[in-house]
Amino acid sequence: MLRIAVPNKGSLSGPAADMLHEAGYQQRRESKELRIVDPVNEVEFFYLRPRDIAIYVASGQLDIGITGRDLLIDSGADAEEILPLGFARSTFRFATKPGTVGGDLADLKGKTIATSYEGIVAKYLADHGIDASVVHLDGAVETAIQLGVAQVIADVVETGTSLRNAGLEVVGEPIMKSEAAVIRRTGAEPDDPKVQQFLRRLQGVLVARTYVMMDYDCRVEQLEKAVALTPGLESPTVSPLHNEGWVAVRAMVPAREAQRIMDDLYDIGARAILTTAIHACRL
Ligand SMILES: Nc1ncnc2c1ncn2[C@@H]1O[C@H](COP(=O)(O)OP(=O)(O)OP(=O)(O)O)[C@@H](O)[C@H]1O
Ligand SMILES: O=P(O)(O)OC[C@H]1O[C@H](OP(=O)(O)OP(=O)(O)O)[C@H](O)[C@@H]1O
Ligand SMILES: [Mg+2]
Repeated sequence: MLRIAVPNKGSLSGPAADMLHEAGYQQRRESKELRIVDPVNEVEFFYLRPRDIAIYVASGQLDIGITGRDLLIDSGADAEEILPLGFARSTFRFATKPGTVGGDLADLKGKTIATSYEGIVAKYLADHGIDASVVHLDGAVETAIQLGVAQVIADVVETGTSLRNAGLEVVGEPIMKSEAAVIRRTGAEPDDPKVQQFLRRLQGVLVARTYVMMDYDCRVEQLEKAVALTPGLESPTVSPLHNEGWVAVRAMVPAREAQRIMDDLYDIGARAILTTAIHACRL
């Protein structure tokens, strides 16, 4: 049975459970459940604190886990990312009150930096030869500056609303970009068929979320131009129509570009252009 760590709380837990559900896995019915077994798919899910997941996976007791890239790196655990999942996207940045430091990261020298991600910050400072002190706080670190606990913070930034509300501005370039990812122990058996099947299912969800199926009819003379607009993942399916001189074309296209592609196809004479959602797939 495959043993998988899933976030039990916070920004990662809802989207992770949704993705697993879409991939056909049973998920817990109520938030107090810490472990469930999905007997049909032969998977055991452990609902753990996102911050602890890399540590469990690195210990070898659990085969894989879903956590944030920033949490994985912060933990320093012996685990590696094997599939980025596209949700909980954020950047990790330094921020402070305007005027506290110049735009240069060297100005952090001698400052006190509050963060919940001590591992990332300490490594960054060491790598850049900056001598500063780090104060660990559990969360809501934006307030640390107002209350005088630190002059600088290092925290997760998504929309920037929390920083703006606290009257803070970012300093320097992002320390890192993060998103949710599947992780496994460094050096774990790379071809474990159960893990490979799990990854294929999640990849199927990612593709179903980002692509749509497009169908249209066009004249044979327009086919080459039309196919250039809809190359598909490998090659589009082209079928003859009963009316001579016309063909039907079917190809996957990126959902974000679907409307533009439909306009372009129409302009070159394609008609009966339809898009339909993909519910699941294996590529
Ligand atoms: N506002 C946000 N937007 C996108 N990702 C976020 C946001 N806040 C946290 N994350 C991501 O969520 C993960 C942290 O999850 P964690 O559950 O520890 O904290 P949280 O989501 O802030 O929840 P809480 O602080 O309520 O416990 C990290 O990977 C982080 O990058
Ligand atoms: O840029 P934004 O869109 O505002 O998002 C970033 C904020 O979201 C998270 O906070 P959360 O609400 O999880 O509280 P926390 O600080 O206690 O973790 C994170 O720690 C930032 O504070
Ligand atoms: Mg938080």
